[in-house]
Amino acid sequence: MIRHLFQLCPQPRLLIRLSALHAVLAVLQGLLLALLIPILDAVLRPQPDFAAATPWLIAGGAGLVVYAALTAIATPVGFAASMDLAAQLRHRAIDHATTLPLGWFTAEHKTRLARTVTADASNIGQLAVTIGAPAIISTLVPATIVVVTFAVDWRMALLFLALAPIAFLTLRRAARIAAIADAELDAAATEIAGRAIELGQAQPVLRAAGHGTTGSARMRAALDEHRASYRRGLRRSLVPDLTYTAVVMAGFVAVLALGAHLMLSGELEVAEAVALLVLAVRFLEPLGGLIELIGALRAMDNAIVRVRALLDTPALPVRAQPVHELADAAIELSGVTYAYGDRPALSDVSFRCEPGTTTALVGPSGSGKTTVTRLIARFFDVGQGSVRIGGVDVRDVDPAVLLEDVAIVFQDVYLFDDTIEENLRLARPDASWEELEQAARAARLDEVVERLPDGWRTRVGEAGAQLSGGERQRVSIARAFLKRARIVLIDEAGSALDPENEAAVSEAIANLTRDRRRTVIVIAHRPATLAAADRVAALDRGRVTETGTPADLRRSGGTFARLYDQYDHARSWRITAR
Ligand SMILES: Nc1ncnc2c1ncn2[C@@H]1O[C@H](COP(=O)(O)OP(=O)(O)OP(=O)(O)O)[C@@H](O)[C@H]1O
Repeated sequence: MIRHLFQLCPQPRLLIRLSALHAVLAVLQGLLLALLIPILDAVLRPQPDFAAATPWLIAGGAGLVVYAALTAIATPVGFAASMDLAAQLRHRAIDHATTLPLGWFTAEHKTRLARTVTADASNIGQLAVTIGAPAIISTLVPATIVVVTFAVDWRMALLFLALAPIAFLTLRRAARIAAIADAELDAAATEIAGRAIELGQAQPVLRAAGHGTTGSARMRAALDEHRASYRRGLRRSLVPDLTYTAVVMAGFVAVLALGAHLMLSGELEVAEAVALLVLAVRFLEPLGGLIELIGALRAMDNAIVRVRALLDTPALPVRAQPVHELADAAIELSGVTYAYGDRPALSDVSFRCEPGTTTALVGPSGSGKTTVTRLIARFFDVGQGSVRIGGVDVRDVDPAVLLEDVAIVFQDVYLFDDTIEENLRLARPDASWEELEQAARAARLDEVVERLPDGWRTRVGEAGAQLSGGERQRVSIARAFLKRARIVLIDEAGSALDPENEAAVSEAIANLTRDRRRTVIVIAHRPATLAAADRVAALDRGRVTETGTPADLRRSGGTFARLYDQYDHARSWRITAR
């Protein structure tokens, strides 16, 4: 565990200094106790010899001063080490998370990441200090006392030595059970965190279903499981904990019995017997305390394992000499196959999109449209085949260059709770006002900004809640303009937009392709977008079934024609229903 802790910590300077300080303190404590032997020997005689005791008392006093000084130093070092360790772990976890494939960020992994960065990092930082220090003392003080005891009476020293492995074995069993209990408790706590996020996000659905105030059954089940794991842990650890305490107590009885025997048989002086008794107490007391530390030590060990699991997750592979410039924005998929685990999503998908064109992806739900866009943006890598941009396999492109050249307009656009200006500047922080306004005009965001009470300085609310879905999409398209991304991947809103937003978003998409260097792929749901596309790729169950111009495909009467009629029918139904 100690090795793992040091491996996790790239700069363990403070941790090493702290551990060394506590090791010195532990040995010093043992040596100070050893001074009792000559002092008691000089004082507990029929004729006390204070002169003989004086040098030892002076040495003891000096030792206590050093001990106090080192303890005073250890406190701020411990605090700094705890904060430093937690900060280093957070940075490592976050830095590593930014290198992971975007496909890794599932709801479960996001909750795990949040817990690693918050709970695990601070627990490791705190426990390494609050538990690490007593753990060092609880092992080094008894070890020093064993050495010292050999100087007084070898039989007592051997008894101490014999007790240590028995205590260690029973402690190990208690530790194993504590580790299992902690892992179960942490899994239950992570489940609660996940359910809490879900509960917040799913409030509209829950309320619509009449569960707004009572909360979800899944949350209650998670809370029940957490309580049950806690009880299970307590029940399981009862016997091993009691066994360990019994071993320590039995050790104490054995020490008393041996001390009494040696004294009664005249083999030990009273002073030596008293000194040994004090040493025995200081030998057994920290051992007894270990049982209380072990649960926390195992909790720290489990937290270390979780942080390591995150850090060991393979990053998106980057070539040693990646391509830094893409000749153009032509996109070509050749024989692309992809599966989520063992669930196939795409099989042998091939099509090409030329710069300056818009390609509409159509197909029934689950046909693989989103997966195609994810692979182009390299959220994850293809199983077989290749995705090429400007003739270069995306796996060979510098990820930063890819991020710069690709803009994604999601169906559900996430905006930060900040001004509309800052939300746009995210795409290019150093953009001038003129560029900002130009991007807004092209995305038809300018008319939204004009309507807002504080114009560009209007805050959009949490996740952009103060803007409608269509308005949020316009912000996202404006970001793509501002970023000067040559590839724009759009997941058009599937749900109904009001006519004004629908027309605005369609015009914004059309504006994107005015730049002949830009390639646009849109997962289309509206007949207007389908009709305006230069080309269409129709997907069904992960395969491309048709490609061609919208007019040709409508005439051919295949999947596209059927879907087009469905969308058109749904639209006219919506209009009539209004
Ligand atoms: N993260 C994921 N993990 C596992 N399976 C997934 C994941 N995302 C998509 N799938 C599965 O892959 C297949 C293709 O999904 P994809 O989202 O690409 O389809 P789609 O055509 O975009 O669907 P929709 O129009 O409903 O958004 C589906 O069977 C889907 O269930």
